[in-house]
Amino acid sequence: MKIEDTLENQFDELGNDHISTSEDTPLRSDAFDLDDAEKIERIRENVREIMLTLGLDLTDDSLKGTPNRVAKMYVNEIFGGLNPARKPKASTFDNKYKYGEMLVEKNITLYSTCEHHLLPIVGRAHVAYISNGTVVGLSKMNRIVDYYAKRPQVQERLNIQIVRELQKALGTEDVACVIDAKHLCVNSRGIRDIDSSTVTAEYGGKFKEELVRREFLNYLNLDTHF
Ligand SMILES: Nc1nc2c(ncn2[C@@H]2O[C@H](COP(=O)(O)OP(=O)(O)OP(=O)(O)O)[C@@H](O)[C@H]2O)c(=O)[nH]1
Ligand SMILES: [Zn+2]
Repeated sequence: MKIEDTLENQFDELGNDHISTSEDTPLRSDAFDLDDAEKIERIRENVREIMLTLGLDLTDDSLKGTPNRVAKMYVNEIFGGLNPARKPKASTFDNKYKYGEMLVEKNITLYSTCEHHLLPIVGRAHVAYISNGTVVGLSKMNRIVDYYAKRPQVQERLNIQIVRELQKALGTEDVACVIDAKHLCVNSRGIRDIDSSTVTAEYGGKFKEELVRREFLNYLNLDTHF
């Protein structure tokens, strides 16, 4: 049985065909059989097919490069985070200065792609941790957000993947992440609610305690503009 069939059956049983229950991005076991150049070539042909089906004239000067442009953008940019080879190295250091309070990296710019419509998700991630002896370079938090954002995503899973990765790098459960993001699939089509945004949160370890969580949330101004 093909792996897609197995996944589909699971979803059917749950009566939910578009929310995966796993915190891992649903990838097939042959996901990396093709290298990036082969993927670009194949996607280019598929995008070309979509455009032709829509009746577009691909000899037009402005359109003729689009299939290749989209294919390169998918593989190297907006879905680049599917490839574990692109995962950022989270350089960690000993906490020599014994800083024992919360560290918050807030207003991290987030661009992702909704996996249901392949439309952009645009927002901010706010990440916090309390060191238990290891500290991570500040920019690595932004890089980890960016890496997991560069996948087809649902916001809930993205939020969890960011926290799990930082917990691993820092060797502590005490990590939290809040994301506030606009989904263009809600804002620009469908219900077309331009003002709504989606807030998700994942609190690990000490962040499950009310006072710690409140301190973190007090540092944030969720009315950030994006
Ligand atoms: N939980 C969750 N849902 C999302 C996310 N991004 C998009 N969605 C929702 O996924 C759902 C897909 O539902 P469908 O009914 O299959 O799609 P649709 O017919 O295009 O639905 P409408 O958007 O209501 O027009 C929509 O309700 C989206 O708003 C996300 O990150 N998390
Ligand atoms: Zn969507």
